[in-house]
Amino acid sequence: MTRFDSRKYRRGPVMDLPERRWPSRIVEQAPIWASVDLRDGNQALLEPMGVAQKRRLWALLVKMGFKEIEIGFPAASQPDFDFVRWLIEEDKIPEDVTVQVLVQAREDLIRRTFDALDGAKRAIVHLYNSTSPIQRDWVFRQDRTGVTAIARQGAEWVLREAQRRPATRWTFQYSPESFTATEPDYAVEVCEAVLDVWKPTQQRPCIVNLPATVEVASPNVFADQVEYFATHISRRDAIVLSVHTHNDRGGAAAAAELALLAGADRVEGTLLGNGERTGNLDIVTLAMNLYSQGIDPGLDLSDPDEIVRVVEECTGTALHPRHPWVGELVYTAFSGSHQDAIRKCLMRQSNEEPWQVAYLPIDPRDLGRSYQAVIRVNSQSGKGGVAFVMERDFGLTLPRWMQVDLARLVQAQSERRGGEMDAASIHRIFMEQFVVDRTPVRLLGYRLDRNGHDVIEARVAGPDGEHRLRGEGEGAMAAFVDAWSRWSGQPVRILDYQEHAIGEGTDAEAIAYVQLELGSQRIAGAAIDRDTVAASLGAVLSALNRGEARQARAA
Ligand SMILES: CC(=O)SCCNC(=O)CCNC(=O)[C@H](O)C(C)(C)COP(=O)(O)OP(=O)(O)OC[C@H]1O[C@@H](n2cnc3c(N)ncnc32)[C@H](O)[C@@H]1OP(=O)(O)O
Ligand SMILES: CC(C)C(=O)C(=O)O
Ligand SMILES: [Mg+2]
Repeated sequence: MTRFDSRKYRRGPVMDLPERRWPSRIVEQAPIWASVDLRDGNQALLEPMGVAQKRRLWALLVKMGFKEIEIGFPAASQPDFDFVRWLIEEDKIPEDVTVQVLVQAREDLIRRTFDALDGAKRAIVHLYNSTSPIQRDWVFRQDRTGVTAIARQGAEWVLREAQRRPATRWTFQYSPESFTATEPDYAVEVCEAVLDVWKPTQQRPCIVNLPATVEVASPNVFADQVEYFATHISRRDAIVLSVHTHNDRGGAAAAAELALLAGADRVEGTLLGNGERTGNLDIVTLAMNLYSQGIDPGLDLSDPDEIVRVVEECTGTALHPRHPWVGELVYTAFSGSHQDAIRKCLMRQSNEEPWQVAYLPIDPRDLGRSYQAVIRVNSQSGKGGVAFVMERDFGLTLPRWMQVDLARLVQAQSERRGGEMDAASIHRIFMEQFVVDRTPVRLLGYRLDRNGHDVIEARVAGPDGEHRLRGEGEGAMAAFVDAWSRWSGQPVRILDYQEHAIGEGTDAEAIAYVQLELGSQRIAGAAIDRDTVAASLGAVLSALNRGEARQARAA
């Protein structure tokens, strides 16, 4: 075998489940969410959280609406133990929140875990031991019967300690760790042994949590494993079926989603997916997946920037800008065709209708993002993006032909500079190229006689001094173009003209855009003025000046 050689590996588990039902189901409601940030997330950190960071993350989780929160492995470390004591002694656990703690099936650890929970009103004690063949053979050096005995014994210790503290409302949870690599019939068998000890009822259910401790197959296989379990475990109505996925193959969210179809009621995960190796299921992703399908996730995700900030600070891990739903760039389009489609869809999207905008699966404003970030312009962008920026940031609705001209100029500059063109730079190009009243010819004033047929007398300043022009036509612009043609001896034709107010109110300025045919060339210009006629004449003059300049360059 060479160094990079796939023959070193074997296929992961496959399931033969011809009666599977999950593929034809749909998710209709949010699961019970359980955060394991303060335990699984914490145990993955180079530097585990201190009490101050745990308090900060705890406050965020409560604020977001989590009702079940795994707060640590109190028998494993003093900070974990102290954090549990702080929550209980300082009465920090809201009435509708239940804390959860993890422990191995070891008597001393279980005793210490219950010591940590002393005085709690409610708590979930989460017992686990690994069950896969590798772990049975190499970690525990036990066969199936031996590992079942470890689990049963652990369950008995948990029950005994709980019975010693009847004032607390206990919920028991069991995880056959490495479930995805465990034979499905044995996973059922070991859980049955634990449930035989705990004797859950519909009124007092236990949680059975099926972990993809390591993700070893595609999400459909996990769904099969969960459906197999759900349909083979006895007392199904006395258990809350939970899943806990990891992201080794990048499928944690997909696996959890399919597991919901397969019968899971509850999902464990972390905010933004912090966790062992490639991380745990990202609850934000899964919850937003539901939200985007019109399902209330039951968690407050309306301020993702706060979630990102707190998680980054507590875990010391920066979020990727393309992280699903909440990354900095996930609602930003740079490419021309995307920008064009977004702009067109946003123009017709109303608040009353379901959201339907190409390339934007949700309205970014739901997450506190503005449309500011939606379209950003670089050399990959086209006229749609440029037009969007001009409209959004400067209230200028450019006609299509002017979008084309401006986009070409913006792209050329972006290619020269490399990188993004911000809104101010785009606006500067527009003003410099199309609007600024520049030499050689400027409009000094005009007089318009509008008795049916328009007659204009205009004063213009050229390089060789002041000139008086006279012309006539239907409308001020036509009259001015006529005056110019007579004066310069060059035929000019108006191809298109548009104008609109910039902003609102009586003192709002107007912008006029015009496209002219000057000899064999088409040339655009624009002008801004409080007076709409002056704006339109200015736009014509601006176009003419551009045309002259272009002709001079060509000569
Ligand atoms: C998939 C998961 O996330 S599981 C959670 C994992 N999280 C953690 O481990 C974080 C906290 N853990 C710790 O700090 C430590 O492991 C402690 C303090 C709990 C225990 O430390 P130590 O006693 O030094 O033991 P260590 O973890 O090395 O123990 C391994 C022993 O426990 C046994 N063991 C491991 N897991 C379990 C379990 N769930 N139930 C029963 N026995 C177990 C192993 O077989 C091994 O036994 P051996 O000593 O007879 O070979
Ligand atoms: C303890 C268990 C649930 C776990 O974290 C895992 O298997 O990944
Ligand atoms: Mg885990």
